[in-house]
Amino acid sequence: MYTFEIIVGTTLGSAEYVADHLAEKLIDQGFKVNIHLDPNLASLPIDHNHPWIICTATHGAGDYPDNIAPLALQLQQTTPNLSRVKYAVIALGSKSYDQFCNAGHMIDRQLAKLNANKVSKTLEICTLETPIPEDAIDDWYPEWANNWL
Ligand SMILES: Cc1cc2nc3c(=O)[nH]c(=O)nc-3n(C[C@H](O)[C@H](O)[C@H](O)COP(=O)(O)O)c2cc1C
Repeated sequence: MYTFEIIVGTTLGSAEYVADHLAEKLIDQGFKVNIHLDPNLASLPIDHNHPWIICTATHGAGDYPDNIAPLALQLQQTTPNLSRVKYAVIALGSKSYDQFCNAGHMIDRQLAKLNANKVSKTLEICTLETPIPEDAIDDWYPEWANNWL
């Protein structure tokens, strides 16, 4: 049975609400969940049974939120072998910006480069189109869970 490691990148809180909403659904299905609001490589298991779900907003001009930037830097500097890690990406952003959901796409590329295994297509949530981003999780979760869990 999986224990999910949900890694949150947020400045204003929306990505945390999305992570909490997803965690409730996973827990309802009997999984364990750890939510990382201050994500750090040392506290993230590198293990088949601990899939990582990166749930991150984009800030600045296509940048990482401050709380997840240190993890991205650690990954870049220490280049761990993540071949035992399964992961999914949930990217929040707004299509009013040029670099839509760029932080989610950057971490996705970084994890793939470190041999982590992506289990599903990135879910992009545009907060202009979906003002309550948790609603996007309600739409996405059943098929995602059905295909993968
Ligand atoms: C100052 C600022 C810069 C932003 N820059 C981007 C961006 O470059 N690309 C993007 O897709 N969204 C951008 N956004 C939109 C946020 O990613 C979006 O509102 C997200 O839901 C915020 O999530 P959070 O509440 O978890 O921080 C920006 C928002 C703000 C306030």
